[in-house]
Formats: sequence, C-alpha cells, structure tokens
Amino acid sequence: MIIPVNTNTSSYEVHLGENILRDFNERNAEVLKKADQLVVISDRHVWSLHESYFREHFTLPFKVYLVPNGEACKTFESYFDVQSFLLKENCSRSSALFALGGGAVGDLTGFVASTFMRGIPFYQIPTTILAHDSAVGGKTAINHPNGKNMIGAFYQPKEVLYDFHFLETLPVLEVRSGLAEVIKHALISNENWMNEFFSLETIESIEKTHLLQWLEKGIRVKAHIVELDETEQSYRKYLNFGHTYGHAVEASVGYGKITHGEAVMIGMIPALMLSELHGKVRAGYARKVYELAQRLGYDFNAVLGCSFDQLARFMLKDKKTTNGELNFALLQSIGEPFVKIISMDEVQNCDIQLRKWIEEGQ
Ligand SMILES: NC(=O)c1ccc[n+]([C@@H]2O[C@H](COP(=O)([O-])OP(=O)(O)OC[C@H]3O[C@@H](n4cnc5c(N)ncnc54)[C@H](O)[C@@H]3O)[C@@H](O)[C@H]2O)c1
Ligand SMILES: O=C(O)C(=O)C[C@@H](O)[C@H](O)[C@H](O)COP(=O)(O)O
Ligand SMILES: [Zn+2]
Repeated sequence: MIIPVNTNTSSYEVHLGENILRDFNERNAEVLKKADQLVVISDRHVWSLHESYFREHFTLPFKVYLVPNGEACKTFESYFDVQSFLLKENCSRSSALFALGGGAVGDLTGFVASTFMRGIPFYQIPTTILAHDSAVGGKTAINHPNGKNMIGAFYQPKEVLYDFHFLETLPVLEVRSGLAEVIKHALISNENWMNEFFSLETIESIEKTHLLQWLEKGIRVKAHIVELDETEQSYRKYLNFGHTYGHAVEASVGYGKITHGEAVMIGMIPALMLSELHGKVRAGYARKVYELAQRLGYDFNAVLGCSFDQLARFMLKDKKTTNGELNFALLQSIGEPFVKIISMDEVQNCDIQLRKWIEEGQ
C-alpha cells in the first residue's frame, strides 16, 4: 500500500506492508546508485534484532552507525557523534541517510540530515508502532534538559518505508506506547474509529490485522494534517493533542524513564477534561478514556513523581506557548479538534483530579 504525502516543500510516499524492504531497494536503485555513500543510522537493540534481515533485503552497499537505544540517542552527544562519523567517512552532499528504528532514531537522523552540509536526503525505515506518527511529517529533533524536542527542524524524508516485518519483535511496552499515538489520531479525527478502542480489554488481545489497519488510518490522518499545515502554524497543532502535559511529564521524570506513548496517554486525560469544559465533549469522557488506559496497562504513576510546579515550568516552555499563554489542543467533540488558550489554574485543577484518580486506584 502507498500513501502519498504532498506538503508545501516536498512530495513523497509512505510504503507500508509485509516484507517490502527489498522492493524499496529496487524501486530507488537508480537514485541511490548516484549517491556516493549510503549510511544507515540505527540503535544497538534494533540492529541486533534485525541486522540479518536488513542485510539480506537492502542490497546496495552501505555503512552503518549505531546510537544508544531509544530516547538516549536524542542528545547533543549523539548528534555530534553521527556528524563526526559522516565526516570521518568522507560523506558529502551526495550521501544519503537511512533511519532504521523507532521515533528516537528517526528524529535524530532527520535532524542530522537536515544540517549535515546544510541538508542531505534521508529515508525513514520505522520499526515501531509509534513511528507510524514520527516517520511521517518531517518533524525532526533532539531534546534539551529544558524541554522535549527543543532543537530541531522541519525536514521531510524522501520516502517512508514501513516494513511490518520489523514490528514482530516489539515488546508489549512498545506496542502500548505506539497505540497511544494511534488513539490520539482517532480522537482528533473520527469518533467511530475511537469507539473501536473501548471494546479492548488488553494490549495482548489486539489482533494484528486491526493494528495494521489502525496504523494505516493513523498515517492518513497525519499526512492529511501535515499537507494542510507543514510547519505547525495552525492545523498541525492538533497533532499535539495530549503533548502539552505529556511532554512536561516526560521531561520532569527524565527522558526515557517512561515511553513517549505513555506520556501522551497521560497527557490526553487533562486534555480531555479540558475538552469537557471548553468543548462539547460529554461529561465523563475523560474518565472513560482513563479507564480504557488502565485496562490496557498504561502506568500513570509517573505523574505522582513530579510536582505540579515542575510540570508548569515545562508547560510554559511548550512550543505552542506564546507570551506565557498555554495554547492547548482540545476537542470540540470527538474527531473535531481546536486550539484554545488555557490558564495554568485550569490545568492545575485537571492535574489535581488526575492525581486523585491515580491515588484512588492504588
Ligand atoms: N517527529 C515526530 O513527529 C514524532 C512523533 C511522535 C513521536 N516522536 C518521537 O519518537 C520517539 C518515540 O518513538 P519510539 O517509541 O518509536 O522510539 P524509540 O526509538 O525510542 O524506540 C523505543 C524502544 O524500542 C526499541 N525498538 C525499536 N524498534 C524495535 C523493534 N522492532 N523490536 C524491538 N524493539 C524495538 C528501541 O531500541 C527502543 O528501546 C520520541 O522521542 C518522540 O518524541 C516524534
Ligand atoms: O507531528 C506533529 O506535529 C506532532 O505533534 C506529533 C507528535 O506526536 C510528536 O510527538 C511531536 O514530535 C511533538 O512535537 P513537538 O513540536 O511538541 O515537539
Ligand atoms: Zn507524540
């Protein structure tokens, strides 16, 4: 299956399906043969699991550079190390990069590609469910102690190659993490789709065919929004649903201590509470999603490990905050997002409510 993405600055395709890595190579052989170097950036864990499949199906010569697993690679150090490797290997403006991994590897590689010799092509080869979101749309970044994804660029990949073969080794924790962004895509786009999740009892009971259909739907939602607004001037803020509070939790507990998806699921609960107040989302909906999250095993305890003051400091640095005002992505109704300025006191009320729910459940 192919999903086209046409933004203001570029057009590319997302190819998705089982065992499609070899097709990718054949399809792009002409262009790739012109490159003087092909460099695969992956993390140590992904490479240890998938090196042989990758080598078997990626038939052109390439070099590989491995970075630390997960969020630990979205640092200035890894950024510098990859750039140094590219220089050592005499890479040039005719080289191309391949991000083989989850969203962390994709975000890092994309940012390196956007700045190496002022920009070289890169390809996304996502290996997680979460990366149905991160590999599409061209947000690339590394973290700063002062906030998530603070240093980055909008820089679109040349192609996204989503070979479902890679997903077979994902542990439940990572499936759960990815599902949070899938649920976000449903919440901001389609109530009927969102209703499908309420019948879920456990992560393990999700059928693979359903999961793959949801990934496709998620990619379509994302692609559509990015096509309307590539650089987050307006509609793209909807894709940040759950992230204002979620990113604050992620940064407060320490990057990589909880998964990104877990943080997003946590952040969507205050966003839904606010949507009940400021939109027409029916009373009790935030609680219903919280209970779904509990059934699926999302761990909300990270919230209790951070003070609201800490969270507030990070929220004030959110990229959507302007002149000290928090611009929250909210829902008018399920599937109908909007953005509204919300006072910190209101967020604190949601935080108090959420902490009560978490403590009651202990
Ligand atoms: N750019 C965007 O638009 C965007 C969107 C959403 C999330 N993100 C970013 O993506 C990151 C999270 O993404 P993620 O959870 O995919 O990334 P990740 O790269 O952190 O991967 C999570 C973990 O799963 C492991 N892993 C990856 N693929 C595997 C596989 N096939 N089998 C077994 N283990 C595997 C990794 O080694 C890592 O330990 C965050 O940094 C988040 O900020 C970016
Ligand atoms: O693509 C987008 O736009 C998103 O907001 C998708 C989010 O899921 C993703 O986590 C993104 O990296 C967050 O962006 P940020 O600008 O808040 O760092
Ligand atoms: Zn996200």
